[in-house]
Amino acid sequence: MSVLDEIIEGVRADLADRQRTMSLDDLKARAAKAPAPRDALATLRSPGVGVVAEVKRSSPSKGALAAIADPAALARDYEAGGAKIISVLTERRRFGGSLDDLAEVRANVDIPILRKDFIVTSYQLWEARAYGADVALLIVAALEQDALVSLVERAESIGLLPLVEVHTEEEVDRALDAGARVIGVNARDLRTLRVDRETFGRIAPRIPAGVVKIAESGVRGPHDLLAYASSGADAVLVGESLVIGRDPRSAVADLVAAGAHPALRQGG
Ligand SMILES: O=P(O)(O)OC[C@@H](O)[C@@H](O)c1c[nH]c2ccccc12
Repeated sequence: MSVLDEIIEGVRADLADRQRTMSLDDLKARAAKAPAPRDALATLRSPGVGVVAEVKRSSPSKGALAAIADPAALARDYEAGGAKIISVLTERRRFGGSLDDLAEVRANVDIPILRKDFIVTSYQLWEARAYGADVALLIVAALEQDALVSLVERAESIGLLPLVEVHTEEEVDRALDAGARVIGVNARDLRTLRVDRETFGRIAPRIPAGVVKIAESGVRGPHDLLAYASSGADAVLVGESLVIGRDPRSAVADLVAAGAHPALRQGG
């Protein structure tokens, strides 16, 4: 069993518990009362190589990363540093996250929020919207193609922008086939947890212009952002290096400054 399979098994067990506590109808009622979605696609297309900054307590590869007593305060620091989007890991067992983190972050910043989790059913998309997410991660490696296609459609229909995550060229084709407008290339192989920063440069050429490209994982600082940007990244998704550092606001600001260099892409 791969790490990814193990994670998903745990995700399904937690999901079953939540489904016993809140019916789909109740969840939909909560989603109907949630504030309207923020336009994450326009944000991603705005000038400069964007920074998606992640609230991440733990990871399967490293265990505990940071205590993060106040996720909303961290998110405000990210926003003040110039992040375009905040990613909130909501998976509990391996990443230490929760939907409460998502709601708290959403209530305390003005930029779009990504629900980062292992989404396998539409119930989780309704949760994402009910707790204030504007973007939802869909991991191609975690889904059969039929499920991917229907989750992309469902996300769009309830006002969530799907961020479709890939790790191989074949997965890029599947993401495009499912209608993805935003594709994240994860440098980390979720089956082995190994990071290979060459992954983005290798497979990004397969993603057509017009589709937003996000380079995920392994960004240690401005140098890595510039390398991803020179291979065509429109944004980078950064977790660990921000949460383990002393000053997340200036760490984000340094990345944003690198991403604003006039030699790089300027929106569109
Ligand atoms: O902490 P890093 O190396 O900066 O990576 C952030 C993000 O890319 C990573 O958390 C991630 C990317 N795709 C995922 C899917 C599920 C859980 C986590 C992830």
